[in-house]
Amino acid sequence: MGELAKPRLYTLVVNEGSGGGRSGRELPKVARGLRDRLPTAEVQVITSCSWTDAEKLIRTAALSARPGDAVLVMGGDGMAHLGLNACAGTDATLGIIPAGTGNDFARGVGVPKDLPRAVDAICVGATRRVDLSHVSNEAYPSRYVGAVLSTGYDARVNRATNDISLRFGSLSYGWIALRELIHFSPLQYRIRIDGVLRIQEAMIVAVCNTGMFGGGMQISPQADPADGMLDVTIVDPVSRSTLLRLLPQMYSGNFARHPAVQQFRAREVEIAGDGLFCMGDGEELGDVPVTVTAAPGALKVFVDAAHSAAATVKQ
Ligand SMILES: Nc1ncnc2c1ncn2[C@@H]1O[C@H](COP(=O)(O)OP(=O)(O)OP(=O)(O)O)[C@@H](O)[C@H]1O
Repeated sequence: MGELAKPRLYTLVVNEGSGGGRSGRELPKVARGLRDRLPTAEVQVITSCSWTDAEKLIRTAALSARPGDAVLVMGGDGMAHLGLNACAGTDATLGIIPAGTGNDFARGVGVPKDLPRAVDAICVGATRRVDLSHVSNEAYPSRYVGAVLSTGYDARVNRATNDISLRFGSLSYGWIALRELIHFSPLQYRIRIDGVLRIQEAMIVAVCNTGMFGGGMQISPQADPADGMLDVTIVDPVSRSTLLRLLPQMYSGNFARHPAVQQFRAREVEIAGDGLFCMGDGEELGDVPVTVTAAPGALKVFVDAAHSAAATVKQ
């Protein structure tokens, strides 16, 4: 007698602390939804106890995935970052249950914001291939970023927000942005965009695959995660008060119209400069020099079927 075909395996790795504990609170409903809607599949739910643990669990699931299996992460951009790094170049399709505070990558590729709808998208099986940014520096010789790699004022605010939220939890991004601005002056950059060298001072240099960071701030309103290209946003030196006025305009995308904001599309970007460091998908990724290369179609991800004509429904 032939071996019975194994059921599809959906491995869900959860950071229960994401989104200020929302992830843990919503987990029972999400797990029940997946099991009810995928009766012929095996749904495994694993709770991670740390970043390192989550990375190991997600990577193991992705490496052992057979075609048709899925690796699901429940949390914010940090968990999505681990998921996309584990799934890129494997047989696993990534599913994101966006239960974090930011969820910028999920939003940028077309994962529904609403948790029951995100579960629904996974169960329906609508998938899409999206690009990633391949990042290489001394700390991370080979890493993918799904949303935005930032290196300037934005990176400093991001790092400070991560540090402080660990201790106090509720201090707002706006307060930290103001505090960082008081001491901030333009940074000296050497940027090579598809081979063309620019030596300049800048407030912000961000390399984007999807267009948002910081929980919905549109650093690159035009970015398309399926165009095979990177989008680079440079904010030239401006006064502190101008930068302060520009920041809220990122929520509408209007900031990109300011004359100090330059945007480029490229396949490869190299960034160097004294004292600069990288934040990717909200996580600290070491110092520059860094090379960022477009990785077209590197990831298969579950999305809202209605979101994109590029989505294909298979089940
Ligand atoms: N069990 C855990 N699994 C994974 N990460 C954890 C865990 N406990 C704490 N962390 C920390 O949580 C952060 C990742 O959280 P995640 O991105 O999932 O949610 P968030 O921070 O609420 O949302 P966002 O990143 O979208 O703002 C990491 O910085 C990591 O160090």
